[in-house]
Amino acid sequence: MAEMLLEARDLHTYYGSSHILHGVSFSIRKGEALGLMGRNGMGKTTLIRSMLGLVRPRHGTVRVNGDDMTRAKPHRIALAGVAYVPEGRGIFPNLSVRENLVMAARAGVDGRREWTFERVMETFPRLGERIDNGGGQLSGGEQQMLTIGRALMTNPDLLILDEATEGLAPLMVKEIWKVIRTIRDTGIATVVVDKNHSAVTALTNRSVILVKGEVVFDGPSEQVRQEPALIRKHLGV
Ligand SMILES: Nc1ncnc2c1ncn2[C@@H]1O[C@H](COP(=O)(O)OP(=O)(O)OP(=O)(O)O)[C@@H](O)[C@H]1O
Repeated sequence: MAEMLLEARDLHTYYGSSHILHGVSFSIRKGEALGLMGRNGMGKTTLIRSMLGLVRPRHGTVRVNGDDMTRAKPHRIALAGVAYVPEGRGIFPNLSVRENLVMAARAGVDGRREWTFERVMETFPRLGERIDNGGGQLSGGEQQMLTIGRALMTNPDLLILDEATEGLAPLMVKEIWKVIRTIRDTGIATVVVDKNHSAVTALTNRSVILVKGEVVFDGPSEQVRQEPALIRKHLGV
């Protein structure tokens, strides 16, 4: 049996009376790299938030490593090995880069400690140069690196990145993609949400496309690359 890390079935999520997710099922296996795509407002962030306990789906189930987490609090899901890099980042601006990283450190679910402070420093030499600066003094790109570094310090099995390159300078965007590739290659399963479809499909094995809160495609990223009509129809502006 393939090892399912995260599995959501038939999620229906509302904000007030707005019905946002209309029966979304989503799964990711150990070590898989998955692109989650869709135009603005199609429900990508809502799907992620529904799976991480940040918003409660009205219907449906969420399992992490086979355990029912449908009503679990976000910290329980994090402790089960799921790290989240939200849109807009999440660092402590008043703490130094070092403090931001060290306070996030913990062993993975099976006791793994592959991602140490030293390894994060090797992966993000730029953060090393700013180690004693306050988080709030960093550029947008450096803050994004720090957010990803913090997520790695928890030694996750799954890393979810929501618009990690949004609003960053081109050089920084390139660096972030490089880092995501490195992370993928270490075997951490990754879910990547990004508007750059060719970068997403080049990096991932599987793609899921959402349109108006429904999954309209779930298949090989290779297929999305080879069928521009798919992109035009579901992702074109
Ligand atoms: N807190 C909220 N309250 C009410 N409506 C919301 C809230 N957050 C999102 N929405 C609405 O839910 C729908 C889905 O939003 P969501 O952020 O999940 O989309 P998305 O696919 O992630 O898009 P984007 O790329 O713009 O972030 C949108 O119509 C949005 O306006």
